[in-house]
Amino acid sequence: MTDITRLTAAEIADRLTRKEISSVEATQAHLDRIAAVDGDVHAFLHIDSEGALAAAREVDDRRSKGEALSPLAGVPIAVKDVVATQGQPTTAGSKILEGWIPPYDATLVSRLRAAGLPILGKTNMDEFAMGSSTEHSAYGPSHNPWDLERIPGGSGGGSAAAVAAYEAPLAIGTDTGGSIRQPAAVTGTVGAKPTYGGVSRYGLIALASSLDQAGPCTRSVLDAALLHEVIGGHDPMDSTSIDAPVPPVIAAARKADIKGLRIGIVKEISGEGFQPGVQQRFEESVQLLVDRGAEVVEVSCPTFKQGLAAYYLILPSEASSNLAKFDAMRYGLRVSPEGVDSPSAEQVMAASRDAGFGDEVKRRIILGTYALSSGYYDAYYGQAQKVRTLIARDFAAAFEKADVLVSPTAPTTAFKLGDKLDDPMAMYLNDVATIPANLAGIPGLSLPSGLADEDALPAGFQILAPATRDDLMYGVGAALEAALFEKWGGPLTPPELTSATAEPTAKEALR
Ligand SMILES: NC(=O)C[C@H](N)C(=O)O
Repeated sequence: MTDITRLTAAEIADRLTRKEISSVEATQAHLDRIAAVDGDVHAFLHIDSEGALAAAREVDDRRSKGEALSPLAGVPIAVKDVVATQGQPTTAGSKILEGWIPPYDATLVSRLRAAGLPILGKTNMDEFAMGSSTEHSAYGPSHNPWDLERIPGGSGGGSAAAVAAYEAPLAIGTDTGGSIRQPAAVTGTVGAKPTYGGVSRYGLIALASSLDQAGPCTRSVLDAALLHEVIGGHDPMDSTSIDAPVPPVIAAARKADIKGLRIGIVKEISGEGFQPGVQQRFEESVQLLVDRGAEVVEVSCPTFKQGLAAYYLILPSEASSNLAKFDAMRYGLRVSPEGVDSPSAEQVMAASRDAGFGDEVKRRIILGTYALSSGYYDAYYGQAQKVRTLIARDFAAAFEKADVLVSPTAPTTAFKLGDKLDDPMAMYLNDVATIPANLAGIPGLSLPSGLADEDALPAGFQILAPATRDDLMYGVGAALEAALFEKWGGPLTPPELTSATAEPTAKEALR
């Protein structure tokens, strides 16, 4: 008997359509896997066995009645805990939202439910999506299935780890500066950030509204395209949502045609500063694309060098404003200041925010309020916005010379838990190659390029495409994946998680 958890979402969907397995079986198999390994991986913050199985029963029922179903109907999925799920806890990895049960679903969650994807639970993340390792989660870090002593990336490390550990065939992530792509890179999985506005942000707990974008975390490029199609498309509830059909991502992934396509290597985000093994796998992957008929050009985007600095002014500015709503008055944690008899509202707010936010969140709120304060606004925030425009111009010029741009996704493979925790700059540098796409609003995809020689850990390959041409990145990604699978004789597989020592720490969701 095949182990259902080892199949891709497309393979599970196929077997469901042919009625070889039921959604209840597929869902139960993944719940069993979570029970067996999540004590070690800690990918989940909440598990909803009952809700997932109920959704699975419903879709099996509809299938048995011969109803027309969505292509992924019955395939279970995990959702990052920054996305609102009605009746299920949603904490964004923060203590300040502990116990909050949203009264509504995010649009993308409604779409998952309508398409019949059972939701297994909510995945761990850095608090409010600030970080590159999940170590800033208020509920403890997730662990990389390739080596449990290493980080699974962040902020969506839980989603990536769940997919890499076969706890879920699909997961939802969000990417503000790399939080889908960098975790994908370090866990040997696939992650796609759609064009800004391609997937509705309604119901995402906002980090930086002009940068946030939700997208798929999977183990194959085709699976990512299939999920993209389910969650993408216009939503009147999000004023920045693109009012146009979803680009033909599935067709592009199936065709995987790159003959004559111009692939641009961005000088500023490869080579120097990248781990040699990561760089080497990147270069070999480019060669594979050339062997399959693509052309390579080198492009230069000089302002990318200022990308990280601009991001760390724009993001904190927006975050400080978005996070102002966590004031202990409407929802979440409320703490009374110690030793004050009848505290004012302001004193309660201050005490609650002090107790409810972690250090990284506080750091960014302080940075953001400073950058926006009168007298400094033009010098910092205004200047960063100008850099953002220049980055968009660099991209526009590069896309004149190349159809897609490529780079390693992250500078290194997974580092050890604790290694960068006390050094914010070192943590921020993980996103040096992914941030420019968020600043310009263009789509990006990461897929595994192999294991680095130094440590035998996964390295990521990033593909960037012009806005609304998400199909191009899926086409190139699928072509490279096919070439790599041919070379390796199949996908990369992490070592077996045999110990299963700990019970899952995630609580069954309160119902
Ligand atoms: N949400 C993201 O994309 C996070 C990015 N790693 C940051 O710390 O801002």
